[in-house]
Amino acid sequence: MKKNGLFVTLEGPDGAGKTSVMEILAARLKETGKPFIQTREPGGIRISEMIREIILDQANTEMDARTEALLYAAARRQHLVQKIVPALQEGKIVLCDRFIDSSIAYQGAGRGIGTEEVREINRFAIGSTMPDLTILLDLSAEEGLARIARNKGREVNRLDSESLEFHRIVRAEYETIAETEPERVIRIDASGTLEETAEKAWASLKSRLP
Ligand SMILES: Nc1ncnc2c1ncn2[C@@H]1O[C@H](COP(=O)(O)OP(=O)(O)O)[C@@H](O)[C@H]1O
Ligand SMILES: Cc1cn([C@H]2C[C@H](O)[C@@H](COP(=O)(O)OP(=O)(O)O)O2)c(=O)[nH]c1=O
Repeated sequence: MKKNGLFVTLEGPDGAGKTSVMEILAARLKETGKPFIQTREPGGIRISEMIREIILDQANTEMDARTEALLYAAARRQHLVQKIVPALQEGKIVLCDRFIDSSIAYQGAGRGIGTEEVREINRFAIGSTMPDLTILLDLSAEEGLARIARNKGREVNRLDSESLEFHRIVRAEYETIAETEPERVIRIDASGTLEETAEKAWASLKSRLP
């Protein structure tokens, strides 16, 4: 599939600051006048937002780990086909909060399904459309969960409620991904202020802009 745009994803543990950094990156991009869209996973479009409701609902305690992985992959497929690919074909920059690496880290490692198996089902879902740049906001599981706890207004979902150990495994897998794919994945220390983190994220995005 031919694409002209730039596909950028933000990754990292819960509470690392992805949503906050994304807003700052979007404001900076707006100043450049380059066309871009902002989106998120799971969700981004109607069908995928419906799947999101099912996955993250605190009431769905009986959900099997592979069912969860397949639902994330299904939501990703629809989002990709309906929103990401058309934007890339129009030459736009796509800023996406989470993508395939979240599934590798949370379902593959965190849930213990196995990273290769989760990669397989995601290959089926996304084909060859991998991000051009992934900004990994690196933060300890403890600090990420503490930030979420401090933010009382934020809804706590089924994955936020997982144990500290689960979130430690997720973070470690993100580190492995960053080490394995240094060209695509830029790791940023997210333990400083939001402004500091956003500045580093902007520097890596700016260097890749068309
Ligand atoms: N660098 C930072 N230092 C302290 N708190 C932060 C920082 N970045 C974000 N926050 C706060 O932490 C919480 C989680 O941030 P958010 O952007 O929603 O993270 P994510 O999307 O990665 O879960 C929010 O309350 C946000 O205001
Ligand atoms: C996209 C994706 C998200 N997730 C999880 C991570 C988050 O806990 C949750 C998404 O909820 P969200 O509210 O978007 O979390 P955050 O603000 O921390 O990004 O879904 C997976 O487990 N696998 C995936 O493939």
